Amino acid sequence: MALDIKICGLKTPDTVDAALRGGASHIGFIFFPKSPRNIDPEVAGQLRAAAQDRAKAVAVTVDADDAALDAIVEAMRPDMLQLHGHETPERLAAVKARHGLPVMKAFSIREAADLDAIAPYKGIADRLLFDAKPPKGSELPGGNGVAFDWGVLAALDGDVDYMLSGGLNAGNIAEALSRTNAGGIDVSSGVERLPGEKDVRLIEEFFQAMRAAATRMPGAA
Ligand SMILES: O=C(O)c1ccccc1NCC(=O)[C@H](O)[C@H](O)COP(=O)(O)O
Repeated sequence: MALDIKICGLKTPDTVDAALRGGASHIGFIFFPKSPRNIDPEVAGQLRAAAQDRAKAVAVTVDADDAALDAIVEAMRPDMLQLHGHETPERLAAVKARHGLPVMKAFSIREAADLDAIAPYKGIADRLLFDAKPPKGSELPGGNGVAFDWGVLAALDGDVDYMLSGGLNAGNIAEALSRTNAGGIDVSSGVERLPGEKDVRLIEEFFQAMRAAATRMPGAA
């Protein structure tokens, strides 16, 4: 199965283009005012429209209410919603029913016990995303550029499909892929020159590192 690659927190046409050229399967847009990656839904709509169908557009929200989600969906027309707060399984089901879109649920992971949180979402979440817990004092539930101990994922059942995120970059992606069974990976800070400022060269270097890592993976031609 081909690995999904999500470049998250995009804000500009040149960095969306770099993500698409590199081969991103997903492009993510952040709707969280405290984030340096926060974007206006109309602008995200223009960027996603320019990307056409070359990648799935993901709207990332944090405990958003119906009115906020309605406005984002209306303006941006995402292919998927990523819920990155404390949304319950019931809330996920309600969001899916209201918008008719697949939903990815993010989970903060530090230790194997944190994986217990995923069970109630089985059959409801269309995809799981495993991220690091925010460092002390951070106001962001994601996009903190910190990794967690990937070894804890060994406790997962083999059939759990997930996206791996948290502190990934060109320097550690090979190790991340070799130590996990991630079906997808998600990167944000690792392709930024400053918080919230994606860098075309860093995006290109990330994809180069991905390709190099993929050729070293078992089963690669
Ligand atoms: O990126 C943000 O600013 C953000 C803010 C609020 C909720 C979620 C956020 N990001 C979600 C993502 O999917 C990030 O790509 C993920 O957390 C990985 O980020 P990083 O560790 O910076 O690569």
